[in-house]
Amino acid sequence: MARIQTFNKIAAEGIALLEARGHQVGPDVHDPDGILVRSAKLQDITFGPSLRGIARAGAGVNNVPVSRCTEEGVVVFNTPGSNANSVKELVVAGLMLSSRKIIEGCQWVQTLDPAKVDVGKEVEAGKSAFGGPEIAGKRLGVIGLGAIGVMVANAGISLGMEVAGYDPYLSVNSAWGLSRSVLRATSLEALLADCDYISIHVPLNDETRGVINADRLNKTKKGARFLNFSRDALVDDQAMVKALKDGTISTYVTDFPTAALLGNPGVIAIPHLGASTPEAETNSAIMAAQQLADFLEQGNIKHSVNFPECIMDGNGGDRIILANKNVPNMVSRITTILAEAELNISDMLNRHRDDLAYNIIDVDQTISAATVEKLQAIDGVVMARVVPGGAG
Ligand SMILES: NC(=O)c1ccc[n+]([C@@H]2O[C@H](COP(=O)([O-])OP(=O)(O)OC[C@H]3O[C@@H](n4cnc5c(N)ncnc54)[C@H](O)[C@@H]3O)[C@@H](O)[C@H]2O)c1
Ligand SMILES: O=C(O)CC[C@@H](O)C(=O)O
Repeated sequence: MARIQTFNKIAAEGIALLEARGHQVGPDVHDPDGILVRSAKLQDITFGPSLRGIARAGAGVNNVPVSRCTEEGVVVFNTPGSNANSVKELVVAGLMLSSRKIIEGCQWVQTLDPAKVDVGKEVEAGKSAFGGPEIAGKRLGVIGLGAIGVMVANAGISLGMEVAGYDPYLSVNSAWGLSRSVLRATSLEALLADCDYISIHVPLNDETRGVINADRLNKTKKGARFLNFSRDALVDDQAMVKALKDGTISTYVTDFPTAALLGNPGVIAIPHLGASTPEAETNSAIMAAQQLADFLEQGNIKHSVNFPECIMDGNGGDRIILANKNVPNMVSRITTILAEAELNISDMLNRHRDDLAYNIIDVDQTISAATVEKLQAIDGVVMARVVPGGAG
C-alpha cells in the first residue's frame, strides 16, 4: 500500500483506481510516496524522503520543480494528449470569439431594458456594431504541433482555413497525425508575418518563456488575432498590451489572464478552462493514477518528463529499481554488489535519458536492507529502492 497525497481536486475515477489497488489517497495524506496534482504550484514545497513519484494530471509540468525532482530521484509523470480534445474545442471557440464580437454583443443585449425599448427592434438596429469576419479562407498559424497543436491545425483545415504550422521538434507521431494540407512555416517569424489567426501550443520552459515578445509582435501581420491556450509567460504581456493598442493585434484570447491584461480592450480572458471538461478531467486523472500506481507497485515508468521510459514484466520475485548518473562502470558496480550479496539476477533493463540512467533489476532471492544501503552508497546513484514482490 502506498500513500498518495492529492493537490487540487482530482476526478473521482482516478482516485477510485488508486483505492481499488489498495492505496491510501487524499489531500491530508502525510509522508507521501506519491503526489497527484493538477495546476497547484509545487515549487515551494519541500518533499519528504519517502516521495518517489509525482503525477501531473495534465500536460504542462511548469508547476512542478522538475530539476529538483531529478536530483532527488523523484520521477515526474504527465499525461500527454489526455486533455487535447478539450483544449482544441475551446481554441475553436476562441477563433470564433476573436472574429465575431459575440461577447460584446451578448453583453450589450443584456443592457437593453424591455420596459423602455422593443428588444427585437433594438437588436436589429444595433447589431451592426458587432459584426466580424468569417474564419474560412483565412490563414491560421499554429505554433507547436504536439497533441493539441495537431488537433487545432486539423480543425482549422476542417473549418476551411489555410493552416501553417511551426515546430522545430516535430515528432514522428505528430507528423503522422497532421493533415497533409497543413503548410510548413520555415520560421516563427514567417508564420507570424503571414497569418490572420495565430494559436500557440508549446510547453513553457527556458526556451519558450517570453517567446512572443515586442520584437516578434512588431513583425506580426497587422490586425492578427492571437490565441494563447498554453501558458501566460509565453507572451510578454506589456508588449501584447502595446500591440493591442497600436492595432498590430486586434484580439488576444488567453486562457491565462494576468493583472496586466485585465481591462484592456481586445483582450478575451478565459479562466483557464482549456481542460475543464468531465472527459478531459477523467482521462487525465485515470492516466496519471495508472502511471503513478504502475511505478509505485512495479517500478515501471511510462510518460515521465525526467526519467527514461522503462517497462519490464516481472518473474514474481523481488525487484530493485535504481537511478544513477549516466557515466561508465555504473552497471558493473551495481551488479558486483548484487553478486556479493549472492543475489541472482533473473532479468534486467537499463535505459538512459540525457544524464540519467534507470535500471529495473529482478532477482530470485529477497533483497536485504543492507544491500540496498550499499547500492545507495555508490557514488553516482541517485535513488535505489526495493519494490517487494514488484516483479510479480
Ligand atoms: N489551457 C489548458 O487548460 C491546457 C491544457 C493542456 C495543455 N496546456 C498547455 O499546452 C501545452 C501543449 O500541450 P500539448 O499536449 O500539445 O503538449 P505536447 O508536448 O504534445 O506538444 C508540445 C509541442 O510543442 C513543440 N515545441 C516545443 N518547443 C517549441 C518551440 N520552441 N517552438 C515550436 N514548437 C515547440 C514540441 O515539439 C511539441 O510538438 C502544454 O505544455 C501546456 O502548457 C494547456
Ligand atoms: O488541470 C487543469 O485544469 C489544466 C491542465 C492544463 O493546464 C495542462 O497543462 O494540462
